[in-house]
Amino acid sequence: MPSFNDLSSACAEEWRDYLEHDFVRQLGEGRLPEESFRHYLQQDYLFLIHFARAWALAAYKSRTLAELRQATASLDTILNTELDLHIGYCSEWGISEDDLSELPESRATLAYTRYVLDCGQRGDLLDLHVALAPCLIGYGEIAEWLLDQDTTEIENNPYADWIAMYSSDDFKEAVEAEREWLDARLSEVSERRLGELVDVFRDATRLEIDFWQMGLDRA
Ligand SMILES: Cc1ncc(CN)c(N)n1
Repeated sequence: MPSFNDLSSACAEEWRDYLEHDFVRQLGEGRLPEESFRHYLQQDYLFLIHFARAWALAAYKSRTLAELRQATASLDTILNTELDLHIGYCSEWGISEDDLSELPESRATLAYTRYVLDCGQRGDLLDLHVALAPCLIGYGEIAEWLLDQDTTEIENNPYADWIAMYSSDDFKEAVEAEREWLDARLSEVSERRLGELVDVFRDATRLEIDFWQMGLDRA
C-alpha cells in the first residue's frame, strides 16, 4: 500500500539534498551568514502569504465538510500563528512589518509558490497536499535532524528560536496530522497515479532546495 514514504524514497536524493542543505547545516552550526538568514526571513514572509492562499485553495477544492474544516484550520494556523510568529521574529532581526510589505519577490519565491498554486488549480486536493508536503513535513524533519546533530549547540546558536519554532509540539502535531492524511489518501491510489504524485513531490522538493540556495547566494 503506497504511503508518504514512497514519495520521499522515490526521490531520495532530492529529499536528502533539501533536508541536509548547506543552508540548514550552517544554520544548525550557528555559522550561517546573517545576511543569508535575513534574506531568507524576508522572502519567507512572502512565501507564507502564498501558502495561506494555497490552503484557501484547498478549502475550495474540498469535497467534504471534514476536508473543508481541515483546510480552514491550516489556513488559520498559517495566518494567525506562523505568520504572526514570523513577523515578531523578523522584528527581532530588525525587519519591520513596513519593510516586509514593500519587499520585491525573488524568482525562487515566485517559482515555488506559484508552482504549488498551479498544482492545486489543475489537479485535485491530493495533488495540492503533495505539493505542500515538502513544506510541512520537510520542515518537521529538518528540525528533528538539526536537534540530532552534535554540532547544534542550541543555547549559543543565533538561530535557536527558529529551530525551536519548527520543533515545537504544535508544529510536530501538524506534521503528524498531515502525514496521516497523506498516508490514508495515498493508500488508495494506483501505481500510475502514484507516479504523477511523485513528480509533483520531486518538483516541490527541488523548489525548496532553490529556496535555501537563494538564501545562501545572498551572502
Ligand atoms: C520555504 C519554506 N518552506 C517551508 C516552511 C514551513 N512552513 C517555510 N516557512 N518556508
